Amino acid sequence: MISINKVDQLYGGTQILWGLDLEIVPGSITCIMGRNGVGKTTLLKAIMGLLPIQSGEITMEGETLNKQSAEKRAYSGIGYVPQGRDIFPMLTVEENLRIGLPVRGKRTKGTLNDNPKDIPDKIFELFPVLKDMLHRRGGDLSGGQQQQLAIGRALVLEPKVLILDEPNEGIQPNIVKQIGDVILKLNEEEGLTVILVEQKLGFARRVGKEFRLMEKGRIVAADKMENLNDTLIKQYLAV
Ligand SMILES: Nc1ncnc2c1ncn2[C@@H]1O[C@H](COP(=O)(O)OP(=O)(O)OP(=O)(O)O)[C@@H](O)[C@H]1O
Repeated sequence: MISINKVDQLYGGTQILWGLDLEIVPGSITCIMGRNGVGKTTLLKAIMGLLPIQSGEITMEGETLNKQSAEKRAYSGIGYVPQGRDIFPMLTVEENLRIGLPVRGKRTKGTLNDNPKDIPDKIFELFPVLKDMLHRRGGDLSGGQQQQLAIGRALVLEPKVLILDEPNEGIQPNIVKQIGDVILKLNEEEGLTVILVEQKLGFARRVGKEFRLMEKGRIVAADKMENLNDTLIKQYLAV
């Protein structure tokens, strides 16, 4: 599905990712974990094309993404929910959701049952609060509601892969639970592949099927989530 081969990335003169290799299993939920500053967000941005890489290759379904813009990667079926949500605060919930529709129309070429010009009903079934708040400005929503909006906006594209960067940061527990339920539902019912940067161990264990641990810009451990043991936690996650 997504393969990352020997990727190096630098900010100015400082190297952040070091020959990073990562294989994302199709239909899995992979948690990328590691202490602050190990390069998790940088890795996601490199996959999305929001940061240039120095060397190496990123492929999706065998096709190289290296030269593709972030927009083109969205067309290829990668949905991205950045850290800090990044919704448009002055636009309404509906306008925020509509932003993805032109991409959706082009991507799906009329293969969907519903009109590609409409926001899919599925978004409101997953996040009913977005229907209730449709005409409110994004900036007036609570942090948790904004996160649901950011996920809804990424799902409008009907992505094959959904990438989420710490979706639960600063969010109240009942919404964290709902977000986890949505991720599991999309994965189990539609086979959506999910890549998740997650610091909260409990959430990672509940939702993740695979883990990849990072340290100093490299993947240092990779296994099924049930094998994330205390030794690994102590070595790579405990602060
Ligand atoms: N725009 C930037 N310019 C220069 N250095 C940066 C920039 N963004 C991040 N860095 C540095 O790159 C390193 C990796 O940052 P990154 O945000 O990828 O880590 P992270 O594992 O996601 O951390 P966190 O859990 O704190 O979000 C850090 O040392 C950070 O200071």
